[in-house]
Amino acid sequence: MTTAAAAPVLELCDVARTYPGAPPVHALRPVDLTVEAGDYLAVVGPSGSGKSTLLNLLGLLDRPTSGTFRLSGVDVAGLNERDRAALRGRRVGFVFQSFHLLPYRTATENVTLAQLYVTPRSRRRELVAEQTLRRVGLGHRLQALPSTMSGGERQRVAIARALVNAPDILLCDEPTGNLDSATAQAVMDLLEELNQAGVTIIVITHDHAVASRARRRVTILDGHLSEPAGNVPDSIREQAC
Ligand SMILES: Nc1ncnc2c1ncn2[C@@H]1O[C@H](COP(=O)(O)OP(=O)(O)OP(=O)(O)O)[C@@H](O)[C@H]1O
Repeated sequence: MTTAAAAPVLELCDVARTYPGAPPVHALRPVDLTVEAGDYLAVVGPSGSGKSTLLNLLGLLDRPTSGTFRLSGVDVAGLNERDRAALRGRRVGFVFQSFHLLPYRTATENVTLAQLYVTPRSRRRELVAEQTLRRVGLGHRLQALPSTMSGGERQRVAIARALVNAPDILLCDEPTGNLDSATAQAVMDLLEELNQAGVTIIVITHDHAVASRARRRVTILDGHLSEPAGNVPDSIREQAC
């Protein structure tokens, strides 16, 4: 999918999220973050540090309390729920720790269902689903049900489902959390390969081994996001928020 001319994929300027209550919870302190096309970024932090809060904002599942968030050049604050859902469906692919596959649907059907609102012709949907499953190494399991697949295969189906609409960004939430270490390595290899082919990836994790595979790493602690200065690409450092 093409993005607005050379706009970063994600731009957060002073974005914060506070949950109301007595006292309120400052889950995400004002943060600036720019992610460009082709980046591979890990957000690493312990339990309760604000990772899910950030993920929900990045994936348009929640709204910031303050600040500006642009996805592919679009300021999302002005969008209604329907437009946000449409933007999310086309621009963001989600990969979760527990796969979230439909158990009574084949691998191909699980991927096809993600295309319903994006690709109108059903034959086309199936072809693209199969092509995407081959891309993640599952050409031999197209008709398999999730219950007959290994954890690593299930996560590959989930990755294919996330990729099938050619999103601008792949948002991965603890993608190896349910996998043994060898399978986790293989899934991380796949993410790396996809990134080398141009897919923009954000991985949110508490696991430093997973984070170490990314080219850029930011740390989140008590809602504060920080990135070593030398880690930020020059092109991003030059852009003022
Ligand atoms: N809906 C909510 N209302 C109030 N407080 C919340 C809400 N959701 C999260 N929090 C609080 O915000 C802070 C950050 O939570 P968040 O779920 O983002 O952390 P996390 O890093 O994803 O944790 P984990 O790794 O355990 O999932 C925590 O103090 C949490 O208790």
